Amino acid sequence: MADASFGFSTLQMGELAIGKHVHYILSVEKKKDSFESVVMDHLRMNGAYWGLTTLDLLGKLDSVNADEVLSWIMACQHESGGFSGNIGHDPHILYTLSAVQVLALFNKLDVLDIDKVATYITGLQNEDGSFSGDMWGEVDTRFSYIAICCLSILRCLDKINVEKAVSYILSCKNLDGGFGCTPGGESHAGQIFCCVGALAITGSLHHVDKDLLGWWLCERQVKSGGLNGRPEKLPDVCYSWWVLSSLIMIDRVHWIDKEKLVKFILDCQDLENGGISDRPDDAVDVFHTYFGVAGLSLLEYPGLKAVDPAYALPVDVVNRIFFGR
Ligand SMILES: CN(C(=O)[C@H](Cc1cnc[nH]1)NC(=O)OCc1ccccc1)[C@@H](Cc1ccccc1)C(=O)N[C@@H](Cc1c[nH]c2ccccc12)C(=O)NO
Ligand SMILES: [Zn+2]
Repeated sequence: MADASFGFSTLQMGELAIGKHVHYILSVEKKKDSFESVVMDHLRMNGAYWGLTTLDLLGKLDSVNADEVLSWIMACQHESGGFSGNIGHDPHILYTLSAVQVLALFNKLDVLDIDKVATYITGLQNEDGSFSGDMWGEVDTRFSYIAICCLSILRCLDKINVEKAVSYILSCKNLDGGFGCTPGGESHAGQIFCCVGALAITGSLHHVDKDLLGWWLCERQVKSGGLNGRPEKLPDVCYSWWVLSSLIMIDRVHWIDKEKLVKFILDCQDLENGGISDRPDDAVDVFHTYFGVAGLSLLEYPGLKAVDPAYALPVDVVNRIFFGR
C-alpha cells in the first residue's frame, strides 16, 4: 500500500492518499479559526457528519475521542428535540439528521430520547405530506428525505404519514424523469438523490421510471469522466455522490464509465496537505472530501468500507441499526 504516511513511496494521482486525507480531516477538526471553520460555523453539525463518516469509511473513526464528540452533539440539542448546526443556534431538520447519523456511527443512538426527536420531525410534516425545514416553514424535497431517513434510522417511520410523504415526493417528479425541490421545480441531481433515497427507504421505487431517470443521470457524465448536477454545468466531485447513489438505487450504475469517474475524483486530491476539492486544482474542503471518498466507496475502490447509497452511512452501521443488537 503506497501511502504517504509510510513516508517512503512517492504519491501519484493514480491512488487515494488515505493517510493524507485522515490527517486533513483531523486537522480541520482541531483548527477553529480557519476560514473554512468560520464559514462552516453554522453548519458545524453537518461538518461533523462529513468528517467523521469520511474517517469511518477510511477505517480510522477510532482516531477521534468519541466522548468529546458526543457531548458536543448533545449540547446542540434544542428543548424542541431538534438539533442545531452549532451550540446556541436554532434547531433545523438538516442538523437533526446529521446528529442522528453521527450518533449511529458511534453506536450511541441509545443516548437519545427517541420520542423527543421523532416528535420534532413529525411536527414538521405539512397537510400535503411535504416537510418544512424548521418553524419558518420553507418546504423542500430535501427535507422529505431527511425526515424519512432520520426516522427510519430511529426505527419510528410510522410516526409520520408515509403515504402522504410519498405522494408529495411523486408530485415533484418531472417529465424528464427527474425531481425538483417542489412541484414543477427543475430537475437537479441533489434533489433527485433526496427523492430517490426517500422512495428507496419507503419501498416505493416502483413509482420511478428507471430507464428515463437513468438516462437523465448517466447524461451527467462529461468528457473528463466527472459528473455534473444539471445539463451544461461543470463536473463537481460532490455529484459523484448525488448522481451515483441515485443510479445505484435504481440499478442503472452500469450506464456510466466507472473507471473514468474514479480517475476524476483521484485527480481532485491535494496530495500535499490532503483533502479533495470539487474539481482539479480547486481548494479542498471537508464537504468534497467526504463526497469524494463516499463516491469512491460506491465505486468499490479498494481499501474503503462500503457505504449505503440511501442512508449515506457505512453499510456495517446500517446493518447494526436494523439487524444488530
Ligand atoms: C450548503 N451547501 C451547499 O449548498 C452545497 C454547495 C455546493 C457544493 N458543491 C456545489 N454546490 N450544495 C449542496 O449541498 O447541494 C446538494 C443538494 C442541494 C439540494 C438538494 C439536495 C442536495 C453544502 C455546504 C457547502 C457550502 C458551500 C460549498 C461547499 C459545501 C451543504 O451543507 N449541503 C448539505 C445539503 C444537505 C443537507 N442535508 C442533506 C440531505 C440530503 C441532501 C442534501 C443535504 C449537505 O450536503 N449536507 O450533508
Ligand atoms: Zn460540489
